Amino acid sequence: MYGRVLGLANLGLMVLDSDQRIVFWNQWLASRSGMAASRVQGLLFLEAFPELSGQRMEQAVHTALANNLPTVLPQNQNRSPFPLFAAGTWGGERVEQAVTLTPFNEGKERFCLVEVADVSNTVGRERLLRGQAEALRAQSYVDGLTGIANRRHFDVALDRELRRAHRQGAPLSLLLMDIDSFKAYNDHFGHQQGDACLTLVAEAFASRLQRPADLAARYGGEEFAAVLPDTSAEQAAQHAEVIRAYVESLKMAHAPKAVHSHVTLSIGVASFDKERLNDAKALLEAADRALYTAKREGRNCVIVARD
Ligand SMILES: Nc1nc2c(ncn2[C@@H]2O[C@H](COP(=O)(O)OP(=O)(O)OP(=O)(O)O)[C@@H](O)[C@H]2O)c(=O)[nH]1
Repeated sequence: MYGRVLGLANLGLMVLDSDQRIVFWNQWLASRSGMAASRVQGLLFLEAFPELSGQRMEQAVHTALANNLPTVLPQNQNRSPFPLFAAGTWGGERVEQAVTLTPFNEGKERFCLVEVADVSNTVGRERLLRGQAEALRAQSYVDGLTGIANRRHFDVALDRELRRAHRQGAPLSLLLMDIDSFKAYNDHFGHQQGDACLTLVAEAFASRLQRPADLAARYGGEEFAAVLPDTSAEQAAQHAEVIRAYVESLKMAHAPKAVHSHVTLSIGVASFDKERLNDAKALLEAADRALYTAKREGRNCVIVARD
């Protein structure tokens, strides 16, 4: 009866004796390896599986038998250690395997039970889910850390508003802002608190933009950006000043090595003009140059790009 049950088990079962000879091999293993029990019984483990010589599996078998230590082999190191294939095929891809080794004593002799489970379905599902999650993230318009719009969303909004500005001749401005001395912040408080600081600044700056068409985005790293439709350079400079002053007023402690004792922003402003700053690249470059000037002039200030 036990023999029948072991033959019906939906799991590979192999028993090795203390010399590492195969003394039991169930039907599940036979049908997935193409090797009947009569062919492998009596063989040394490494005679049956020479490719496992020097591998983690060989070491685990040795440890189980010599030290009586059970082992669960981590899936990430060797997903398919045994040449096992979908039942009856004996070709194509090996099945993904989870392997457990359990030593046991029978009389004076030590044995090791090797259990092999086919986890191909679980691994396949995991891969599918991971792929779907990655695809969703790539399609997403939200920055994972701060919760405001991401760069992709910003690019789409800027492109849409630029086309509108061309069509209607409406003003359009762009803000690029960067947290001052943020490297010093990370170095002093650690990356995790750096992330928390980025989130606070993002919330603070997004909360100052009130029109539904305004878009606050994380442009990358510690840089933020905003698209302000129907907004002239003068109005944009005022908005930028409100944002700058608001972040300063939060009085978030900065690192001792930072230029200012509290967390501050430098902001570059650029505005659409039909002749010169009439595409995304030119506008972004102008805002970036203005931001660079703001950094050079001592940080915690707003600079508007001029001709
Ligand atoms: N915590 C955290 N830090 C980031 C992230 N992205 C970028 N940074 C850090 O932001 C810092 C930016 O440093 P720099 O570009 O050298 O400039 P800075 O120290 O801010 O100096 P200035 O811009 O000249 O005032 C780097 O240390 C980056 O590692 C992020 O997502 N989280």
